[in-house]
Amino acid sequence: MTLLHIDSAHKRYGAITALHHVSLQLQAGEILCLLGPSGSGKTTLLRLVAGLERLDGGAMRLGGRVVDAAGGAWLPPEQRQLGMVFQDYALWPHLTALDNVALPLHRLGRGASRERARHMLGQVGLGELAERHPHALSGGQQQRVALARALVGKPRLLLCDEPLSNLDAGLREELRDLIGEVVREHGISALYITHDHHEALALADRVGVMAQGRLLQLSAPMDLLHKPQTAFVARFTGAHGPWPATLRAGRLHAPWGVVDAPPQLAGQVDGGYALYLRASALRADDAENGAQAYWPVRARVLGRRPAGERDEWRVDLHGVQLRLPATARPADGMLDLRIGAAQVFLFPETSTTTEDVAA
Ligand SMILES: Nc1ncnc2c1ncn2[C@@H]1O[C@H](COP(=O)(O)OP(=O)(O)OP(=O)(O)O)[C@@H](O)[C@H]1O
Repeated sequence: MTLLHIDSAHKRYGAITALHHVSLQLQAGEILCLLGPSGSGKTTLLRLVAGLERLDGGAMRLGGRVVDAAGGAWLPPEQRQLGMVFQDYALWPHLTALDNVALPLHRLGRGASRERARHMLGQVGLGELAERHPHALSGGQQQRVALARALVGKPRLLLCDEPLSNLDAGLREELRDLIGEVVREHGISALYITHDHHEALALADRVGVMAQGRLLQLSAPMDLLHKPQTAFVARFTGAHGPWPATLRAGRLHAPWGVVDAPPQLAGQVDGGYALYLRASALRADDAENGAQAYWPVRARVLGRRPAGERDEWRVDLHGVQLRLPATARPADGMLDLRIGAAQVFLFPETSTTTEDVAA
């Protein structure tokens, strides 16, 4: 069942077009992440769904009801049954955690609202700290209070605007998982904005990649990783490149050699392309590669850098720098690797950055 139906949403701020006819549908119970660089229009789309802005073109329906149609119907935010979590927590400083969470339920009366709020705080792991004021809570704890407050009124849709970006790395993962668990447990849908592809891929049922006010691709996380439709999407979700490549008569020519064109390139016409790959397509030379076609390559080691539990090599592979887990040992400053041909992507030669966005 479709909960949110966005049909050709268009939004301008003076001369700037923040959203170019974006359409998407969010299913009931689904977590949909909008991923994109700064200025790509993510917040604008969220604010439109929230009712904090109005459409200049297109329409939005929530639960089958039109909530915004350019120049027509409009439902104010408080009637949309939404919960919201922002980057800056937005808690009332003079209220305890419990009273912050109970506030949206004031109509139930003090006893009932506080009882529900206490239960919700327990669900986000803050039962013990209910009587504390925000200034006596850490950033992560404050965001848990904000999450409890957003969910306590049983919204049909939770809107999250980069809720983790003020938190440390470890805490981000912990809270990301908590948000996923609590949202799914309550059967709520969520529209979640981030510019961190790891966060989006870990949390979402589907991820929409945005750039320059356009929705470039909306896919399940695995499809986004393995079937990026544009070079921009590949790069923004962590692929490396571009390397020049040519397809000719069933053979793929890359800077490091020639192989039979792998199956995922079937149907692509002969010509010049930009080649991209993920670090997972690169294996140390002695690693098991199965039966797939591969290229042996040599990468020049530029340095080693600490990366949490495991160090990484910084390497140059035919003019592109990338980082690899420091498992293999270099010899004479070179790492012997294999590139799995089944895992490379080809895009039209010109689409190296965001030029493909406007296509
Ligand atoms: N109130 C406003 N007035 C004028 N321009 C705006 C306004 N809000 C957003 N914009 C512009 O609209 C475009 C999209 O902005 P938006 O905040 O939606 O992007 P974003 O992807 O959420 O970026 P970020 O990740 O930095 O928050 C940008 O060019 C921005 O400068």
